[in-house]
Amino acid sequence: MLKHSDYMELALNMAKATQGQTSPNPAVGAVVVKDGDIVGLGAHLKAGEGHAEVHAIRAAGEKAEGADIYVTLEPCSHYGKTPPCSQLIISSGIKSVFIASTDPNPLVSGKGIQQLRDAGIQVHVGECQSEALELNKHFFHFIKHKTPYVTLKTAITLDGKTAAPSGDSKWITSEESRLDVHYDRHRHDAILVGVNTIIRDNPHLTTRLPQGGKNPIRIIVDNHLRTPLDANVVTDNESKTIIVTNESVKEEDKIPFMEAGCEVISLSLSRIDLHHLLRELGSRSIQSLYVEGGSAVHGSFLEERAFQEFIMYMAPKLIGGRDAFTSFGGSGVAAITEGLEMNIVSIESIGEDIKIVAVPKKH
Ligand SMILES: Nc1c(/N=C/[C@H](O)[C@H](O)[C@H](O)COP(=O)(O)O)[nH]c(=O)[nH]c1=O
Repeated sequence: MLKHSDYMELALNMAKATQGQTSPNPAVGAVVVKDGDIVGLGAHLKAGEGHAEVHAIRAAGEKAEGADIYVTLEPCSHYGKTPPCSQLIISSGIKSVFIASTDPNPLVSGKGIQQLRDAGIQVHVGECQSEALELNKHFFHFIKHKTPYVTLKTAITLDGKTAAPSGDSKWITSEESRLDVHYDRHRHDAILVGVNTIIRDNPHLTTRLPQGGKNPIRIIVDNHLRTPLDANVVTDNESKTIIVTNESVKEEDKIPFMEAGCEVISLSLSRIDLHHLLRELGSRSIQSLYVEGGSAVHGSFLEERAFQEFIMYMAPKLIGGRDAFTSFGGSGVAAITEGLEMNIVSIESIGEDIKIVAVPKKH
């Protein structure tokens, strides 16, 4: 017989394993327990397919009668692509439900719980809640703001440079760190870089993990359409590429990119308005955006305070260079007191590097 938290951890681990493949739905796991035995397991595997509870209760069969179910997100109560899970739980004879996090959608939040309680089922909310909220932070943010959760990522040397003055940056961080980056590419719906990164690095911006992984949609911020036509992101057909320009770009100049399969959107007259861009991406159900720089782009996201998380990989190298690139460009603040206060939420070592994750302080 395990503790309640052990069963919820198991459900959370199944949900963690599906991160990146369920968007635009959240990652959800469910475990059915009867008299101390695990009799059913399930996770939501793909948008439009069965929810975690459906898989777990189907696996339990008759044993669901009088059992407990542990689920990482409040069971749905509305008829979506599948019948509501709250009804399925009621008809299966389950006697108590443990829920880690309630549904963030104000239209449905609490309704599933109420239906279960009205049917005489015991409902316990909050088991491993913080882990469940962290797991679906992209989804929760998107439901609330209708714009993507933005993660800025940089890779720097011990003396704070992202590239040598020559522009060379291969490689600053270790294989292990760069592999870690690809897990995050898989978990984000879209990836964004500025055109200078395209010109300098000619990246693919694809997810290259040993076991595969989902390629994010590639967003290139390129005011004056300077992306080379032979760039990998234009020619490799590995993933959708959207080039964001300002409205001064002539329509005929967009045609070769559109013929190559790219989408070119013009969002504003001068510098790209990031909040406008994020609303545009949100309208395309892009729930999470991974921004790999460069410094001008990071500088804009910082100035606009338009991000939720900052990941820094620091490598044990010193390269010097007054003119070497750093993580954040832009005009910067005049006084330190105007700087953005952050909370460091984790520090870990990866290979020979360290990885620091920080989030803006909530005031
Ligand atoms: N130079 C480094 C990075 N450089 C990141 C660049 O912005 C660009 O994404 C790279 O060229 C990756 O290309 P591709 O998309 O994998 O083909 N990022 C890192 O994490 N470490 C480094 O050392």
